[in-house]
Amino acid sequence: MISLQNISKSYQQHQSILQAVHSVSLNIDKGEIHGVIGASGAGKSTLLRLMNVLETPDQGTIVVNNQTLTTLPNRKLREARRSIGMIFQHFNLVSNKTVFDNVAVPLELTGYSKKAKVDRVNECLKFVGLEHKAEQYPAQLSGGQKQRVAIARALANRPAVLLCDEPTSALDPQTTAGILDVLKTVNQEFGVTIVIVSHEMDVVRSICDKVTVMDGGKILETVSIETEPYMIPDNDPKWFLEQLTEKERNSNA
Ligand SMILES: Nc1ncnc2c1ncn2[C@@H]1O[C@H](COP(=O)(O)OP(=O)(O)OP(=O)(O)O)[C@@H](O)[C@H]1O
Repeated sequence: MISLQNISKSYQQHQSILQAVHSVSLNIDKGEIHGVIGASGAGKSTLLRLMNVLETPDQGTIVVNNQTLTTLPNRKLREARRSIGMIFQHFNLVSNKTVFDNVAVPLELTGYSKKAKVDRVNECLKFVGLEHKAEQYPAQLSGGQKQRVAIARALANRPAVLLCDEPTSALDPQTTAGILDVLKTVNQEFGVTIVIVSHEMDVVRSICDKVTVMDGGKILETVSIETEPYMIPDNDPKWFLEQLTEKERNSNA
């Protein structure tokens, strides 16, 4: 479903070049919930933003949902991105639009009739349990409700993939659990492939099938959570990195 082949991304920082992602290859299967963890600055968010080419790679090939995004012309890339939803730590809702209008944003410039648009927005709001908030504004909602609206907006175009950048980092544990339930349902009910960048081990443990560990712009390892649940015993991503010997790091990098 998602295939990254030999992807690199660097940024100009002051006088030097910073290699944020370095020769990364990664395959994520259809229907998987895939976590990405690692220390701050490891390149997790950059990797996620490369998956929908919000960041253009310096080199390499990105294939999502059978489309090679790295070779598509701009118009085709915009179309392809409709099948890739994204949610963020700080929700990124439009503050002067109502909840209904926020969810309707991705449906603009698509072939939806007015009635089909209204139906689809209501359906998505119902799915996240917020149809009664349709006429409110983001400032009137709790953090968890804002993230539910962001999920509804991301689902509006029936995406095949949902990219989540620290989706619960701004939320308390109880609200986090509710959001993870919604994401699990999105995965199970609609078969959406989900990639979650998180520094919270509980998130990875409770929802992910596999987890990729990043360090210094490289992938250290990708492990299956099902088969090795004991590998992440506490709430500290550094723990995982410390378990790998220097030799293992080099051979995996
Ligand atoms: N737009 C940018 N311009 C310049 N440097 C950037 C840009 N985006 C990311 N970087 C740099 O690339 C490196 C990787 O950043 P990235 O945000 O991907 O890491 P991260 O693992 O997601 O970290 P965090 O957990 O702190 O969000 C960092 O050193 C960061 O400063």
